[in-house]
Amino acid sequence: MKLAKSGDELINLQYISVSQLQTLFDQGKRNELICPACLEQVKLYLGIHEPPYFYHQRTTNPCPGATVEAKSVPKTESSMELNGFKLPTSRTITEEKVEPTPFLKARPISKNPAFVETPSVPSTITSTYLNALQSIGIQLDQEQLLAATTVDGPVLVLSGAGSGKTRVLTVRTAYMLMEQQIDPRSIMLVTFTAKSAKEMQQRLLTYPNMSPSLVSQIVSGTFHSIFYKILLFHEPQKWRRDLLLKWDWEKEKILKQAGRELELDEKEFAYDQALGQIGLWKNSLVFPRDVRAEDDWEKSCLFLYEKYEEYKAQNGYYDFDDMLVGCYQFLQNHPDLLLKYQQRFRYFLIDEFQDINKIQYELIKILSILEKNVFVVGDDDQAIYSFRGSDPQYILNFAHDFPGTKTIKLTENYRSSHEIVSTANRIISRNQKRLSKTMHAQHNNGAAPILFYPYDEEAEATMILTDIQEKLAKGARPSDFAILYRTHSMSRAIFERLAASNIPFIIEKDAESFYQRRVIRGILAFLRLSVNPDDTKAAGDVLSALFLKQSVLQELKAQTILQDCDYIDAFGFVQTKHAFQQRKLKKIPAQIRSLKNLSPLAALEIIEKDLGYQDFIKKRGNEAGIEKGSDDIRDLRVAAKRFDTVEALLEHVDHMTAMIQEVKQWSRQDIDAVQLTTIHRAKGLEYESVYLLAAVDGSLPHDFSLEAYRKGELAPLEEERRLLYVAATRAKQQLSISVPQTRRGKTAYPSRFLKI
Ligand SMILES: Nc1ncnc2c1ncn2[C@@H]1O[C@H](COP(=O)(O)OP(=O)(O)OP(=O)(O)O)[C@@H](O)[C@H]1O
Repeated sequence: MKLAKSGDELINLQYISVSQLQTLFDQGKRNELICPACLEQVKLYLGIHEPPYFYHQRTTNPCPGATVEAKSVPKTESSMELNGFKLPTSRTITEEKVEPTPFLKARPISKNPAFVETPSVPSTITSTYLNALQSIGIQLDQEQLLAATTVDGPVLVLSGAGSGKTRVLTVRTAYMLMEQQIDPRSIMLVTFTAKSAKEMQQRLLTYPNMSPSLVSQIVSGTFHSIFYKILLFHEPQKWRRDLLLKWDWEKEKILKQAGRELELDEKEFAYDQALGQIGLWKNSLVFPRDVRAEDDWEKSCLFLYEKYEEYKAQNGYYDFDDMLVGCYQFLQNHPDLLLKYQQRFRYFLIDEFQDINKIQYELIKILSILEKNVFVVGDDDQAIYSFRGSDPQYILNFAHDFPGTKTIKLTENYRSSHEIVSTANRIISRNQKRLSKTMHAQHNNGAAPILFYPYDEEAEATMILTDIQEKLAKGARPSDFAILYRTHSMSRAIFERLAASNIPFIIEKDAESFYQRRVIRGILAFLRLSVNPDDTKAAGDVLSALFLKQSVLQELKAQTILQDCDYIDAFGFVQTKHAFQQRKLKKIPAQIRSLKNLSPLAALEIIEKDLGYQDFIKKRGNEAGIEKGSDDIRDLRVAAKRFDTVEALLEHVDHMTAMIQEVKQWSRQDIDAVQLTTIHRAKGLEYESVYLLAAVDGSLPHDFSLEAYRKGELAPLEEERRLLYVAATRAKQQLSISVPQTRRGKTAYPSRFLKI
């Protein structure tokens, strides 16, 4: 049904602009829409696979109005008869001056080559143990078998997504132990996360005749855990656990202390980004003396790096990065011990090799020098951690650095349907720097990936939620679904939609609430102060945005007592040496006070323009991270659109901030839940159905990579394409890619990666 009434207005979806759908959807949820024929409440359907329509909640006695053809209702008439129903059409909300933007139907990705069935060739296995594995359902194809049984010498396994590298690693380990009787203590098995090391051990224990004592003797874990154990064994005092700087806040505290010497403002300088930069240098074995700082930002980071290292050395502290660098230096300084380890570790098995960084590579190189039995598995198309110092060059150059390397390609994809695999192949084939391989799907049970076109982030979230609800009703489980995004802040709308539903969902443990982001907290502080003029915290939080020092808070407090006024009026009494600032301060009370009576959007505009928040964001200058403050504010405007009052918005913000803590608790439990995650964190995982948010230029590829591309740098853009490839290949059966028509309030353009 295309017709509904909202108050006196007749709404005809035929003429409605796509931008109004979310508002109508919300009105339907608030029971504000009625059927013009039977006057019962109706709601708006806003999903992926069908264009929007109104529907009655009741299922019996269908309303005859549902059959009224929307086309037959003209745009402007005061009243008309249809099928015996009198429809008041006094005014439709479709009377727009400009032509309404129509709803775009979802479409499947077309032109994938037809599926050619090539059943994986059953391998001729001569190993008794592998035969036993096969008999319990753990088959290997020819290439997997070769990878599992080529034990000596350097081996590079280039494995496409979903091609069974985890299976190969575990079977190979079992083969080495059981068939070749290799001493487990001589095997080092390195995984990307502690979780995958554990999973591999558990999987091994399900294999025939595998004893826990044998498995536990393998040296397995992440690079950090393995090399930390070595340090702890030789220098237990120096590497005591209580000396580890575990948390970012601890490290940032040290940086902030050092930053005072440079007069870096605590609230303005991006210390978290500086910490990332220091880690990047360290993992690339670039010490302070090696840094050639190129701009002010790098100069500040270098200064902090020196001070940070000094502080740790003086106080005996160390951080995670020191574990690897420390172990490398320790082994270099103790050639006798290095030789012992070289003699002990005779076999190296390294997973996710595409994401290895310099220090990790060097450690493996020095330890494997005697026998070079180094088995690495990776997919250069899934290298997505360059911001942590990982470099796909190591996988690209492996055969060169380890002469005699046998290269094995695993290209059969056992995870995803043919349409998904073909789409992913077509996407990644556009990358120039890659070792060529084309995946081939083993099955064809799944539809073509879908592109759908919501108006904005809000409608995107609604459409996904509707789709999940439909599939759950048909028997799917919450854990069948993952919603993937480029950066955390993009998850705001879908988080809010899921939080308001009864669908269980989980989010990564380090996800922060969108409203807790520095820039957002700063702008919301103005709104909070407006609503509660006695809010000391809010008064303190607006100071830096007004270019006032934190010490002004004391003066404000004093003025509230002396003048018997609230914090808002106290701004008018603050004395500064600059006439222009004094004039500005005099205007502040009226401006802040006005905010609470405005719509949230109008209030935000006053804060940005009249109260100078826009200037503040710009002057904050080095927005070294990939997310910019100005983008956060555009995101906030999209969120604020749904609220009529500032108070309602703040109430929502507080609710959502509390909610994220609660959801993080759920995430610790093993529950059947929809997964919200960044693409980075989804690596190695698989789901029946995957939704990818905002496949538009600026988001994926991210703006920073487009900027780099304009300056002639291709690598960041290619890494973004790999992210899309990783996202697409997480899906087993269904892949739904959202291409919103607007993003952050501006027209958005489909991701250039989708032009395949
Ligand atoms: N020879 C095989 N026959 C049948 N199924 C297989 C075979 N090899 C692997 N699989 C299945 O294929 C799926 C993907 O395997 P796995 O997770 O090991 O892939 P992967 O290469 O680690 O993927 P990615 O790199 O994309 O994370 C798993 O469900 C696994 O059980």
